[in-house]
Amino acid sequence: FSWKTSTKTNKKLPPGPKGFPIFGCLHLLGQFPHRALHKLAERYGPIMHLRLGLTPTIVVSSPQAAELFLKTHDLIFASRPPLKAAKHISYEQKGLALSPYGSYWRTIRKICTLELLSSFKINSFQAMRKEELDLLIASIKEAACARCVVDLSTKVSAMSADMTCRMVFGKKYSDDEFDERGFKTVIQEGMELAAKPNLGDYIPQIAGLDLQGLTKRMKSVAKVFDGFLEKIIDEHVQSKDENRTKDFVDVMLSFEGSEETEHKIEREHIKAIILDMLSAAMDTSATAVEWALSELIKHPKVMKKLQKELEKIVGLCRMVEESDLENLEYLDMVVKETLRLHPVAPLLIPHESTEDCTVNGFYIPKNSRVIVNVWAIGRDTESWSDPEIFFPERFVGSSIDLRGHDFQLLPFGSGRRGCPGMQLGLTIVKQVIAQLVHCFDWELPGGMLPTELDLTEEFSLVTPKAKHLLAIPSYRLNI
Ligand code: HEM
Repeated sequence: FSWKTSTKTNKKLPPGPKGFPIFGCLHLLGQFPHRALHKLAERYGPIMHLRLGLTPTIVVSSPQAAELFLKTHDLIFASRPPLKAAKHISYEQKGLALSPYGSYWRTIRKICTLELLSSFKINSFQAMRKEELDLLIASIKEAACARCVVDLSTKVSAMSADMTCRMVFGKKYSDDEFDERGFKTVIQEGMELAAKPNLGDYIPQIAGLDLQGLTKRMKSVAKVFDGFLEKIIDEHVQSKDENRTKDFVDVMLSFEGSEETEHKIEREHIKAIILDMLSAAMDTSATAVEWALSELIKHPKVMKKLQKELEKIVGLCRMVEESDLENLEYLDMVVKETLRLHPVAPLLIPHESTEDCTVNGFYIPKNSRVIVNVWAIGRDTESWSDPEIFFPERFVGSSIDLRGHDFQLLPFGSGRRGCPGMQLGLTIVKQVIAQLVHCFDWELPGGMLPTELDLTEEFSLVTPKAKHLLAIPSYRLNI
């Protein structure tokens, strides 16, 4: 194994805990790997080496180190490991997010960036986003009239699922059209299976035994997805309506069998990419909104200040429009601060090195897994004062933004593998937060004080609040 070779030839690996034979440091990850790795990095440093099973793993935990891996040596670290989830759920790594670096990935990344996630395409769905958000606001308005408690986590997540389905498939699907378990449940099960540490990924020699039963479950979920995607693609192929806005399935189908791309795009590739778009868009935006609202409810002064900004820019006689977003500076700060403290993907998606290299004097063997702990980076004491405090004003007069150029704030990653859906994600997140805060005042149920709101998280591919956010709305507009 490469870690053995490196000790033999005296190449200096980054420091890190030693771990047990075979299992390495898997036992150290615990329930919250981003927190456990943050603690370890405080001891071993911002570039740390540990073995997870038999896999050499590098953990990156400071802005300077992140810049080395995601900018200076980006090309070497732009691949993805061959995870079992990518094999079983993502059609043998044919999706964008989990495919290894190479010409296939470059081909589909270009298609996705230019054809699915361009500003033009995003704008073409603006009216649809408004319809879905209006439906959410109307249902919360009813709850406000009745002074009912609203499960904001569930409502925002359902709205995000509907928006995503309409953008990707062209229509919403009711739960029972998908599987008896329901649409969201099956998608979530897929995400959960992809996020669960799979022993077979770390100790490939025992993968066939499927000791945790994950492969069996992944195959079963993949079968449900496949049946559903086949049905949708067939519906699109048969559809005669030429005038509707082209959804993601239509766009991808226009590439099927085409000789124009470097790689021929077949049905399997289309299904993998569509599934990726669905899972990448659905829970990310909803989780970011859930965290922002939780922090706003926990910090009533910040909430008031944001409402004041909205009153000034939008006024109380109309709802927020997407075109208002560029004028809402404090909202921008609230979103940055939320994603600093609660990055939706705290460890990004794992990267993998494609050749041996030296970073900062440390030897990094080929095929190392690279984990960038953006959760820890958002708490880096050299970059952020009082990092645990939610304080959007820290961004006043600061040029730090979220787009991956400022390595102390990387909720969308950076470099070749950075999130291609950032513009869409930020538009949805900002618009939904703005509308919910502009239209309603929020109060916690059962006389709970804002300081008592529990912000414990649940670790998965995206990391939401462990307990749903429940709150009582009261309507505040004059329309
Ligand atoms: C608030 C919303 C979002 C957040 C916080 C977010 C965050 C991220 C992060 C952290 C990564 C991994 C970067 C890395 O591994 O270095 C990623 C990758 C990705 N995101 Fe997003 N994302 C969001 C919304 C979206 C949306 C709306 C889409 C598309 C519809 C999308 C599509 C993707 C894809 C396809 C990748 C994989 C890119 C690749 O491997 O080449 N994301 N995102």
